[in-house]
Amino acid sequence: MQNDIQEILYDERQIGEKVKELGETLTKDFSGRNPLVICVLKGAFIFMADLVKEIKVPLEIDFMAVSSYGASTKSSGVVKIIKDLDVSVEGRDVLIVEDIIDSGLTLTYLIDVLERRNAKSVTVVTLFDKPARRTVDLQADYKGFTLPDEFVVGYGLDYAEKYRNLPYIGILKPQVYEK
Ligand SMILES: O=P(O)(O)OC[C@H]1O[C@H](OP(=O)(O)OP(=O)(O)O)[C@H](O)[C@@H]1O
Ligand code: HPA
Ligand SMILES: [Mg+2]
Repeated sequence: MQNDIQEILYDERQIGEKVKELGETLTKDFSGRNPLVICVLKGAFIFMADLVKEIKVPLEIDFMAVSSYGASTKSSGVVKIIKDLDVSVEGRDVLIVEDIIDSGLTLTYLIDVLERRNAKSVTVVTLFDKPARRTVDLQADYKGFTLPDEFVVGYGLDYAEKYRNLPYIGILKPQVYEK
């Protein structure tokens, strides 16, 4: 698995420090509120688990699974809801937890869905951002690291469902997908 990685961009320690920092900021900004924290599965599962431990306000969590990449390094352009939320977002301060914003299509779609369901507010935190790939005008409210225009894996992110369990984020060797 490690042999398929061209370069490690951020290691476990660097990610851990960033997650802590984001948690501290969110703790301040959400004080006095009771956010519904939504994990965008599958990619955000590790970030979500680490981040909520650092947000020291009462909160609730829920999960939504969406997919648009499948076994490709490019978005299909069609965002599918695989699993919907269990609870209503009506009147709630929602915090969406994403692993990466690439084209921006997934989040544009999700924000629209949650606003149409009458969330009181929708805030986005992403650990990784790849602004060079954006096809729609979208920015996260909070972000961890800005990445170069490369396909990355690890810390929850996959290629064809593999590499999610790597503890770091790294560039996948193009030979792996250019077959
Ligand atoms: O900004 P975008 O171009 O839409 O890309 C970002 C989205 O793509 C990935 O999900 P994917 O569809 O691969 O599903 P997964 O989380 O199950 O891997 C990633 O986890 C984000 O949710
Ligand atoms: N890696 C893994 N999944 C992704 C990426 C990426 O670079 N961009 C969007 N989904
Ligand atoms: Mg994926």
